[in-house]
Amino acid sequence: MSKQVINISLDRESLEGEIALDGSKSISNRALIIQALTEMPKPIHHLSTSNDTKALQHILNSSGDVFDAGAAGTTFRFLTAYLAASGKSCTLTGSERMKQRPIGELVEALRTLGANITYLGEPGYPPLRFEPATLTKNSVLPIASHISSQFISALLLIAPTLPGGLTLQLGGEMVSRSYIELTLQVMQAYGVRYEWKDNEITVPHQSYQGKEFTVESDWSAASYYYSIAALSDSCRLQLHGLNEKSFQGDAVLPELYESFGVHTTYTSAGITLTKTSPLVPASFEHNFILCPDIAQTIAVTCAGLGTDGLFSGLQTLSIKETDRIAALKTELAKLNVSFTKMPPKFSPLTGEEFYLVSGKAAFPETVTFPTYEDHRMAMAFAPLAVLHPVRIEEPDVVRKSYPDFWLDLERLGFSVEKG
Ligand SMILES: O=C(O)C1=C[C@@H](OP(=O)(O)O)[C@@H](O)[C@H](O)C1
Ligand SMILES: C=C(OP(=O)(O)O)C(=O)O
Repeated sequence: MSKQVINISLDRESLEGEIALDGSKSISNRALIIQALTEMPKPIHHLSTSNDTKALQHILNSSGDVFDAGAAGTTFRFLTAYLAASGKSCTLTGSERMKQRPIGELVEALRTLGANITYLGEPGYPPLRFEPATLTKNSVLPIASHISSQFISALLLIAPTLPGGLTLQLGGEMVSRSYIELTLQVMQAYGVRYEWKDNEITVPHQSYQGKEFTVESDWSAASYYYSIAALSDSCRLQLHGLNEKSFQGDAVLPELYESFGVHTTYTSAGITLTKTSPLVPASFEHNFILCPDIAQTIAVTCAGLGTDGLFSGLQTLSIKETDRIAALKTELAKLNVSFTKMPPKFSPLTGEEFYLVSGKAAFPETVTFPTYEDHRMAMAFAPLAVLHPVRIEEPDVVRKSYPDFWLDLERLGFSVEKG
């Protein structure tokens, strides 16, 4: 079957417009699990329309015994804990890529609590089979925190429902801590108490309170507009539904893009991004350990502008929807931009692994970016259309987190055509 491709271009100098962003997929998925664990569930407003959230909603509402989470990591990981605690007999599977994404630490932790889970394929990886069991064996649980924070979030979400509550002892160098904090904030919004001291998080046994809940817009989705703004000479973009006090780790974007000349103001409706004149910083440096999902966006911004980008904290990128390190390296090379792991002696901070984005995008007349079944590859490379027309393969991949992405680009004046 031939690949779907779209051509994206822009024929104006200055960009202006308004985007009503979808609800955060991370917050939506937390709220849905909590809603399913609540005795008197109440509505969730501004729920994400992403495939990942729809998959979770569908599985939570279905009565079958084989569930497919597709490519959705949070959906798969959160359901692993939820189903283990549900006492059901069922199978949870996912996409071919999901079968390569680790789940072993979470399964081991749930087994320690008493869960009956078996691997149907390779040990440590999906698919999983669940048999009825009660999770009453332990209430203190060591869990590795250096692979995915989603394991910890999954356990925290079911923690209040366990008879003895749960104390998690986090081991190893923690990744994506902001997402653990996000989980606890959403739990707190549903009336749950917790304590986080040093490396121990304790959640006593208690009930989630049925409450109406409104999901904040998705800061990760906002990143693509920051990149568009940074790549344009001047622009004014309004993004709805984002708050100054956000618990999403990607809400660090205003600070990061200030150095690219993109200024953020907060309004009652959300945020306004303005850029008034061209600016190319010589270099940009950031550790992405708290905000891994915006690393691709900013790598492409740096490439488009010719800013040297020094990126650390990327250790989780290779186990996401694709190996994002390899995909970035291959696709940036088409623009004559290198994305290189630096030798340790280069690292200004001891022991940190750095990648360097180096070079200014040189566009061949036609350039096509494959998307590696990764929504963020499609959305991170699309903003380059501010500089030069680009072709994106398999554009529907954006449905994973942001189904209206191409429509929203058209709303801003981009031409998005099948080609
Ligand atoms: O809990 C969440 O909602 C997420 C946690 C992060 O994953 P890791 O903890 O695996 O880095 C992030 O990359 C993912 O997109 C969403
Ligand atoms: C990594 C991501 O999602 P997940 O792990 O939930 O598949 C993402 O949305 O970038």
